[in-house]
Amino acid sequence: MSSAHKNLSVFSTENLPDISERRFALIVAEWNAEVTEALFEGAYQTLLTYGAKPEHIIRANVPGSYELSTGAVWFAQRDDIDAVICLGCVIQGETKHNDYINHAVAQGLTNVSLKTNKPVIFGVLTPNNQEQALDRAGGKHGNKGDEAAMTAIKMLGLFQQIQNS
Ligand SMILES: Nc1c(NC[C@H](O)[C@H](O)[C@H](O)CO)[nH]c(=O)[nH]c1=O
Ligand SMILES: CC(=O)[C@@H](O)COP(=O)(O)O
Repeated sequence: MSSAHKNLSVFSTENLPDISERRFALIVAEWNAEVTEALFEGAYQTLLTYGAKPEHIIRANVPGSYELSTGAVWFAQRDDIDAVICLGCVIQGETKHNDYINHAVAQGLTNVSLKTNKPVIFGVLTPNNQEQALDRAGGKHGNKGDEAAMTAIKMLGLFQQIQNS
């Protein structure tokens, strides 16, 4: 289902875990900063809205989305980080460069999550143009940052549920 038919900022909030003592790393790609800053604001505010403490949220920048995987593993292997949320925007250019970045980041973040046994969230927009990006960074289709933060919260809840079962 495309974002045009499922708003990125609309999700169920039932049975969420207590995240008041959970610690989050928010890694933000500097490319397309107008978009990634909006993603960060969405993710940050969503974490606060659902119970995270500001002092438990660390933000770090990386040059581009390709570097998100490296930044993610540096944080995810820390004992004082429970989840990593990676935010970027890779806009289609004239060449296939965006395809290589997108596939590398998607696979890289999956690998980091499996290696560290922690939620590592793919909050990366892969639009065809700037308009599609802005539509998903607080525009008509919601905010991918909201979705990424809520995904991290729900994955922490699932992990806790499994550990306690
Ligand atoms: N074109 C975009 C990039 N390109 C930069 C790469 O992510 C990377 O930093 C570079 O190839 C050096 O390793 N990054 C984005 O996040 N968004 C783009 O649209
Ligand atoms: C995703 C990119 O790196 C892209 O913006 C680069 O543009 P181009 O493919 O025109 O070189």
